[in-house]
Amino acid sequence: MLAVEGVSVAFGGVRALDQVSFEVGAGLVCGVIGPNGAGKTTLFDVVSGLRRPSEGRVRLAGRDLTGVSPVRRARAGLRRTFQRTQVFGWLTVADNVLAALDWHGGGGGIAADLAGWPGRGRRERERRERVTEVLELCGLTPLRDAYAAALPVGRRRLVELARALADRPELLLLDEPTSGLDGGQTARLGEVVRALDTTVLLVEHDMGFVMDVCDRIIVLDLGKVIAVGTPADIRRDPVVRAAYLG
Ligand SMILES: Nc1ncnc2c1ncn2[C@@H]1O[C@H](COP(=O)(O)OP(=O)(O)OP(=O)(O)O)[C@@H](O)[C@H]1O
Repeated sequence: MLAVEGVSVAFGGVRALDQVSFEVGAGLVCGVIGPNGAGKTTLFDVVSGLRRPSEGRVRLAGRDLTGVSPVRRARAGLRRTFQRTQVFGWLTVADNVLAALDWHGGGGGIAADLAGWPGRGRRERERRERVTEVLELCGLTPLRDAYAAALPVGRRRLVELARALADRPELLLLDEPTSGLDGGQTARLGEVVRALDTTVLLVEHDMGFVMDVCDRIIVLDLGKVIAVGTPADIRRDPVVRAAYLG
């Protein structure tokens, strides 16, 4: 599904990423961890297209995305959430998700509206059904008519997740999804992420969350991959312990 192949990024003399390679299989949740300055954010920026690597390639479902802009990556099925939640506070939860879907447009523009173009009603119904489905998936059904601005940060994070999932992305990138959340909110988010069948790559400092939610973990240190494995593998890896404990 996602393949990162020999990716390097240098900032002056600092090699933020040094020949980083790994793959994430379809439907798996993969966490990227590592000490401060390990290169996690840089890796995320390379995968989402905000930064072009000096060497190496990024492929999604076999397609080479290395030189492709973030917008065109989004069209190829890649979605990213940010540390600061990005939801429309003045819209309801349901309308937030609907707005994420509306990007496809109803087709035909104003002329089609006037002519009542066949198929338009059906597509509108399908969109609303998808909203209901995604809200259910994210545990937001009881809040569908609430204004997003009125929600606590944990719920807003779920609304953002719902927006990112609306179009059935191929790959979802979650940047520090638990930042600002309390224990209960983190646990709820973990349940939702675990239940997804979407391929997920996440960067996260909360080790408990990573161990709980991820199928695979990649450990970076000083721009290099020092370990890849299941949470159990990573927990007992002596190299990882050494990197974290100094
Ligand atoms: N724009 C930049 N210009 C110069 N150096 C940078 C830049 N961005 C990152 N770096 C350096 O690259 C290295 C990797 O940084 P990066 O932010 O990717 O690490 P990180 O693992 O995300 O760290 P943290 O956990 O602190 O967010 C660090 O040494 C950092 O100082």
